[in-house]
Amino acid sequence: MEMFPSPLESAKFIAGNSKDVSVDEEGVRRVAESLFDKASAAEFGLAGWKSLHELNPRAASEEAVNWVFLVDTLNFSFWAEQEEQKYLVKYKDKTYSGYWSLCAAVNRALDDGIPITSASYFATMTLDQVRHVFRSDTEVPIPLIEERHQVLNESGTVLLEKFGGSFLTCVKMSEKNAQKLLHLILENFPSYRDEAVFEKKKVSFYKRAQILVADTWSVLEGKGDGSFDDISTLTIFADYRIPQVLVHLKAMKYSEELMKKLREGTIFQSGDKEEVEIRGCSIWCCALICKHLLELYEKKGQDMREKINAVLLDYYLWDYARDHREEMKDTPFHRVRCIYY
Ligand SMILES: Nc1nc2c(c(CN[C@H]3C=C[C@H](O)[C@@H]3O)cn2[C@@H]2O[C@H](COP(=O)(O)O)[C@@H](O)[C@H]2O)c(=O)[nH]1
Repeated sequence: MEMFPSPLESAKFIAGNSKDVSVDEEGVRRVAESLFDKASAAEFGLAGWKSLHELNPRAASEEAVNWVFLVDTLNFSFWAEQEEQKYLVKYKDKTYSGYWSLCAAVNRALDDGIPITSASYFATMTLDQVRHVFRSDTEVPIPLIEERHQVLNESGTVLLEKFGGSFLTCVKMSEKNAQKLLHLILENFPSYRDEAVFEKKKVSFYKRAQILVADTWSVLEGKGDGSFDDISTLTIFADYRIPQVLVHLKAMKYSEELMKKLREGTIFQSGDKEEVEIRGCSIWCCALICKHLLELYEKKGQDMREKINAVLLDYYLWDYARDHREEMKDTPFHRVRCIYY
């Protein structure tokens, strides 16, 4: 078995053998066409990571890179059992939910003088300190607090022992190659090994490892240590929002049986066949959307390979899902409690 299977090859294999989830070629084409004009707009580009999101760091410094590492180490499982009772964090007179509540809690801690992005701090944080930093402004605590404590201590210890306490050291070791950085992350940080077995084959998604590479590229604005020449080899990040938006946009379809389970709020386990099919088909579906988009531009004589890749498509679709919550409420997302996404 391959040490670290490729998420793209895994996705192709899963999509080719999936029973309850299918990629809709016509739907893929329609989504690509609908994105055609947007893809050349400014907010589709790398700059949107900072210009569209006030909680993301403004700087491209070592401190900003370590902010990204901390956040992506904890970038999982924000969904609430009941939509009306969820973890929320107030920061600078705004209330944040989901992924943004994590960022708000981190920025709140930094403002309070807690060095939460320093490996020397989070390597030895106690559970009570983690509870304090990520305290909720509702009755509902952040999900998986014990697991967050464990991955913080583990990742901080590795960062101290192998990379001098700074993720920028790891980035420099990748020599501006995204795949090399991805493999450094997988080799050294166990909590990022987001894998499964499907039809007796080891498959991977590496959602947090790939988004860590992507967010590092973004916070460094694609320059200097972050000028990855192979950023387009990353796939989208198979979380629980991208599948939801792909089904909503009719680029992906669920069987009646699976849709029924999702509507009932079934909680799946990491590695369940349905979960693997949903995540694998999402990655494959977005690879096809990217391919169609590039072909549409090519027909117009435009080479958009610098402007269109799975990372930027992912960011766009994820932000779309965030901005169209109401319209998407009848399309269920799959529920798994895990540290991978
Ligand atoms: N595929 C994908 N999944 C992403 C992100 C992000 C945050 N990235 C943003 C930050 C800067 C960039 O500009 C991005 O806009 C979080 N997640 C995942 O979503 C879920 C949370 O969702 P909700 O409950 O609605 O907040 C959870 O699994 C979390 O891990 C992304 O970008 N892509």
